[in-house]
Amino acid sequence: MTWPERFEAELVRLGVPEPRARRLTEDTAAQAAEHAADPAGLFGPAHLYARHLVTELSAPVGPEPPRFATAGPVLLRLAGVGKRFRRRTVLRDVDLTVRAGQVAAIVGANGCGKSTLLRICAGLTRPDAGTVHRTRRVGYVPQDGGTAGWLTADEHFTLFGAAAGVVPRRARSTGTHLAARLAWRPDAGQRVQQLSGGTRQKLNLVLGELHGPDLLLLDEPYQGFDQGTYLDFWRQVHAWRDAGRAVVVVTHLLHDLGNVDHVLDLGER
Ligand SMILES: Nc1ncnc2c1ncn2[C@@H]1O[C@H](COP(=O)(O)OP(=O)(O)OP(=O)(O)O)[C@@H](O)[C@H]1O
Repeated sequence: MTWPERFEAELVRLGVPEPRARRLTEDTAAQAAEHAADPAGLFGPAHLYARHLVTELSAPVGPEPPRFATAGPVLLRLAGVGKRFRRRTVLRDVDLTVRAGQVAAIVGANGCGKSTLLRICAGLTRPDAGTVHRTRRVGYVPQDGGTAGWLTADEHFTLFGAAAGVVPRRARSTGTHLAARLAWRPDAGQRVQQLSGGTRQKLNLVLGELHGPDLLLLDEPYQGFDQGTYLDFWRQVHAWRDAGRAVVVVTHLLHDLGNVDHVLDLGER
């Protein structure tokens, strides 16, 4: 059996539907060809890489991936959170609990403190009151991104992967697969400053997920997305949820709210 045949057979054995397993195998072969490497050298043993992909990409393990019937463990809990900037109180007595397998939206008027609250969730801003408990593996996607214009997407995968202890080849292959889920195929020679705003936003999303976090914190993550990518984005959020992850999305789009389990409305400014 060749490496691609073993890889595809293992994906199918793990429950990935055959057409999807075939597409993943073709994608993987194309990546190996792009790197002028044989797949075994680039990805390691076929069965292990197939298992890694199924886990990392939350690939469906059956035709109907199960929704978490009952809520899983708490991955984020805020109690009585408050925040002031100088004399101005931005957040007062905010409670939020998000469990594995749930999606929460944070909504409210411009300037009411949505991004501040998400930064508190991520541990980047310290609250003045209340408590925050979060799982250790957190992926945070800021509104304005955290990318460097002079680096390529692949270099970002390597850099962010290294920060999370992922070896470069694995980081690049995971990044490429996650990008494909948003219908994006990164161009090896293209710097981030040459990408469109929507594509840069796809990169931000991929970087937030690269290390396989349990909790994803997304600050208006779809800016610049066209309609198709916007739908791909929500499909991806639901795949994370169905794989038992928790997602918190800051949004101002009311029609997003049909896609979520909880809405935290911070109200007027
Ligand atoms: N580091 C900071 N220092 C001082 N004020 C700040 C700081 N960060 C945010 N603010 C203020 O806190 C308020 C809330 O800001 P935040 O960005 O959290 O609001 P938001 O609800 O996300 O807004 P938008 O919908 O416009 O994105 C704003 O008035 C903002 O100017």
